[in-house]
Amino acid sequence: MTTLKVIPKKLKGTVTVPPSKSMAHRAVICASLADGRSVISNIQLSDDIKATIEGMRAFGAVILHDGDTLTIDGIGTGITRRSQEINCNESGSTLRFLVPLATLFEGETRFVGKGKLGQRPLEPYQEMFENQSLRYEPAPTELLDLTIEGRLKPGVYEMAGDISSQFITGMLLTLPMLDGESVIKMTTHLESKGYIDLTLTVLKEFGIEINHDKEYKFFKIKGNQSYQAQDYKIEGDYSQAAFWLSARTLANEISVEGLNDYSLQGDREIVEILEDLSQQADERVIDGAQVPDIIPVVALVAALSKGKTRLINLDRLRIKESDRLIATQKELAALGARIKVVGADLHIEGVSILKGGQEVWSHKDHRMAMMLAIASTICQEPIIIKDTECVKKSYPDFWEVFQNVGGEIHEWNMG
Ligand SMILES: O=C(O)C1=C[C@@H](OP(=O)(O)O)[C@@H](O)[C@H](O)C1
Ligand SMILES: C=C(OP(=O)(O)O)C(=O)O
Repeated sequence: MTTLKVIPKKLKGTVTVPPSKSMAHRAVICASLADGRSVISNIQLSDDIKATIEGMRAFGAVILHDGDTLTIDGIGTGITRRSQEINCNESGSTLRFLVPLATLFEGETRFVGKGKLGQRPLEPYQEMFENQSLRYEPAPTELLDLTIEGRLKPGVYEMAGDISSQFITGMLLTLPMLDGESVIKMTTHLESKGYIDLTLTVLKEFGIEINHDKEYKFFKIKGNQSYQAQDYKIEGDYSQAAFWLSARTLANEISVEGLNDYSLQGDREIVEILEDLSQQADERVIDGAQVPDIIPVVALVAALSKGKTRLINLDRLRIKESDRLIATQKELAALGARIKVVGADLHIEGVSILKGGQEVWSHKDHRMAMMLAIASTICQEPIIIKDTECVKKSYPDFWEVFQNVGGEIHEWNMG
């Protein structure tokens, strides 16, 4: 466990944002399933991306890493690989994308992981496996340990869209490889829709065709499709840019490079949200249903914006790496913000400065750790952040970049 003392400092400089984790997961998977060689550039080996790479290697892809590039010799259609174990670490995306994909292979697949991953929902898959009488065996432990076996059949899949869009992505990646047409029918409205857009664009790049209606109520997926090898450059990550863009809104002189202005990433909404928070208003409402990952840092900016802000529809924040609804409220309140949880919403009343001078906790959640680092820049007194190494999940050099733009951190011995 690493604890850092962070001295309040104004940040100044240019940050080149890391590559999009969401797009990297998808590109690595698509390239690994293709026939032939793909080169994926602008890759950063966060723990989550490492887990997906290891998973696809276990399925038989040959993946070589050199600098920020991966050369991937895909598995293609001759898929016959036998039993494997995949360590998802703490990556929900890896787990939920690779569970249905594993059914394309012979033999059993055991998924293991750490942290809260074993407690995050998987029921939609459990139900699906049970309906098709496939093996689905979770070990009786809090940590993820799930063994599955059997082949999913093409057909009609009824799926909820308000638990996690990652289940829909997992199925969109898998169903094209089955030997018949499938349909996904949504049984609820779709949340985190932007992530489905990312899946559909990356699938298209790799030659996979999916038809859907305008409202994303159903997806029609032809079977017997094959992934085409592709050279693909990962674009900058708006979810990570959100920390630096928020730092700028909080009067740090930060400029951000490496973003695609036309990106389909849902978290591009951070740009509009920050504009909204910079305007004078007595009361504003921001809906978090489509953009759960940026909410902790949005809450920070709201806590320092004049007037009242209600962040609404945050139920799914509870099932991330930590309960981000409670964690955000608790840690920001400790620093001096006026923030409370009301049902699945956060009610925030702006203050002009945070007092700091407190020990706070990342809850072992990378997005909480990074939000607290940015919070320190607006505190009157140093803060102590516990469990800071969790940034490795998505942004391994975050603390280095933080120091490069003037952040001052010291390792802290809790004694
Ligand atoms: O598909 C993806 O890449 C992701 C989907 C989102 O999850 P939900 O769909 O569960 O909200 C998001 O929170 C996660 O960090 C990445
Ligand atoms: C929730 C996240 O990722 P995942 O669901 O892939 O673990 C995240 O990166 O904030």
